[in-house]
Amino acid sequence: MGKGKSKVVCGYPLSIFFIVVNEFCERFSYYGMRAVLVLYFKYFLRWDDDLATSIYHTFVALCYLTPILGAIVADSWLGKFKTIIYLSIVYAVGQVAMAVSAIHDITDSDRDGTPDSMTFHIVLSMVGLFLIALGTGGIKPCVAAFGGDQFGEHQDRQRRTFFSVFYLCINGGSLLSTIITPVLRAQECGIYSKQKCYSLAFGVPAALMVVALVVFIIGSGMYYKAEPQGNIMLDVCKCIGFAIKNRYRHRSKQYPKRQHWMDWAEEKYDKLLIAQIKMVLKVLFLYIPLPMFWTLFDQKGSRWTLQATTMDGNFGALVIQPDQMQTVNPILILTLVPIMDSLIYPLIKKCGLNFTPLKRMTVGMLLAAIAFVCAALVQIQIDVSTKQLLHSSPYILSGQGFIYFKLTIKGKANSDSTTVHNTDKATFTLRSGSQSCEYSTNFGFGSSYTFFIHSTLVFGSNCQDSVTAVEDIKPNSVHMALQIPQYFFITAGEVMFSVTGLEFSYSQAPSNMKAVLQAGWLFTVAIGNFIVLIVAELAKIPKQWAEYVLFASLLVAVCVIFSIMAYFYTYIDPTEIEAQFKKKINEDDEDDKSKPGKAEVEMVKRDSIKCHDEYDKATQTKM
Ligand SMILES: CC(C)[C@H](NC(=O)[C@H](C)N)C(=O)O
Repeated sequence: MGKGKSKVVCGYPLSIFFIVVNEFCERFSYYGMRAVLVLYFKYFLRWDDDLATSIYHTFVALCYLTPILGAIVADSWLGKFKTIIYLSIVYAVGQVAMAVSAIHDITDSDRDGTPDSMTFHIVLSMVGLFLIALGTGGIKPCVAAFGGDQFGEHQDRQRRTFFSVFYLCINGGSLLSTIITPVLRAQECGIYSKQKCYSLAFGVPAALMVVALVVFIIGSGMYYKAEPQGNIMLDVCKCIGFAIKNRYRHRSKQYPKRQHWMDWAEEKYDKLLIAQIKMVLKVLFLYIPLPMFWTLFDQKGSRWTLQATTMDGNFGALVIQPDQMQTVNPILILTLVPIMDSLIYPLIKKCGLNFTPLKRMTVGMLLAAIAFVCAALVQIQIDVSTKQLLHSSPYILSGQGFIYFKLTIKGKANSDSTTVHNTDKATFTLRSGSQSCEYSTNFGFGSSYTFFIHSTLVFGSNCQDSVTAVEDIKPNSVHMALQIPQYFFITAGEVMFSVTGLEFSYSQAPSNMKAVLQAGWLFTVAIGNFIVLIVAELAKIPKQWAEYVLFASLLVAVCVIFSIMAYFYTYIDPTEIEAQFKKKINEDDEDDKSKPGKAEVEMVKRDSIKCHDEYDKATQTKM
């Protein structure tokens, strides 16, 4: 049985249907907006690449810092349900602000197609992004934990499946939106003049966020809504502070040692709270090496995409743009999660191996390191095949009776007058006054040519013989399909690391700090992103393949440390520990009433021993 008033369908509370649909729509909204954000900065707000990239990464990092705020509000004040509702409204307003900020007609009073007051658009979009970061980050730890709350104590298996389905929804939303919003952006729209339709590309994610909110509200009557339990974060901080102070005051040898430094808070704080803090600290300690995984993982959107720009994206009927390669990740997630859950994990179990969550996460890290080794191998191949500059055509041929123009064949989505975006035959028209002729040729992906037009050119219907094409940069010969192995390994790593970590964070958290631990988990993503920024700035390694190898080695080193930490970790059942503590405290209360006047110091000692026993009994399984 689930915990809410919800009907149970196939062993699952019906209420979780609304939660996973909400997550799907919300992730569609988030990833859809994010997919076109850099292009919006660059082409609409007219920012340069560096500014666009910095603001983009700052926004992403902020999205993973705000979960802490959302978790505090949920766990200590509003509860998860209300926090999700209120912050979703903030989120939807932010998305609408983004869509409005992208309507060029609003400030285009001279109707020339460009906004007249860029300040208006910049301010509105920055306000929009701030609200989105607050909303998406704020609700993120609450939605996952709220979903977990819907399951009863004996529904561990169903809860695990829920977290897998939840992850599928994240990736389903991400996949669809990253395909759809770039298409919407490429449309032309406007009232007075037609421009690239960023407002539509932001408008659809805004609509999806409204749908997410409505779906969540519809499920309202069915949810189990755990009550917030006071300002838990403040209590936690005060309790830790008191334990440290008390330990310091009693540092002399005449005072007997206590089992755990947090036990020094026993004189003042509830033993249940102390036990809960111990549980959280144990998990948070384990999180310390985790950001390194995200450092590698999040380079899909930066380094790997840049790598793809130097590769051949011609898949026959389909020409793939470098940024579109990122959709391989959610596609693989949608395939791998069910395979892992229904085939690989049960098979490992059948072989008698205890593939615990922390072991899975360790393997996930190793897979990510392998992905970077693959990326390095691909990079070496690119470097070998590269594009030596054959010659500098203008230098060699200048002054010999030619005029020339340069043409670069790019794999990027931007456009200038001499850039061709595919590898098809292109036809140019050469004009002089009313006379013209046509020249056609085939191009390779990523190549660069200089065309020399003979000064003896005679205009006619065809000027094929009067133009000489010289290949300055060879076409990309390493195919983008070679990136698939690295995407495969990083995604398999993600399934083992991230899906497992999400569930682990929930299952090991005390009941009143579930959202706080989810936020702690997401905080590792934010730190991972900051490491990317720092390393990109500091370690200016000239060879890209060497940088990939460096990251892979760092992750392997971190992985070894993590596996040692994980070996000493003992799994707990927070519900059981809490129940035992509550029972013991009740018994002691009864005891106190019947034996008044007992020395307080003795009681503290006795309680402490009992509570340690309970805690030890409940924490037995190792890595
Ligand atoms: C940040 C998380 C790992 C997660 N992202 C993904 O699942 C990507 C799309 N594969 C998310 O919660 O957005």
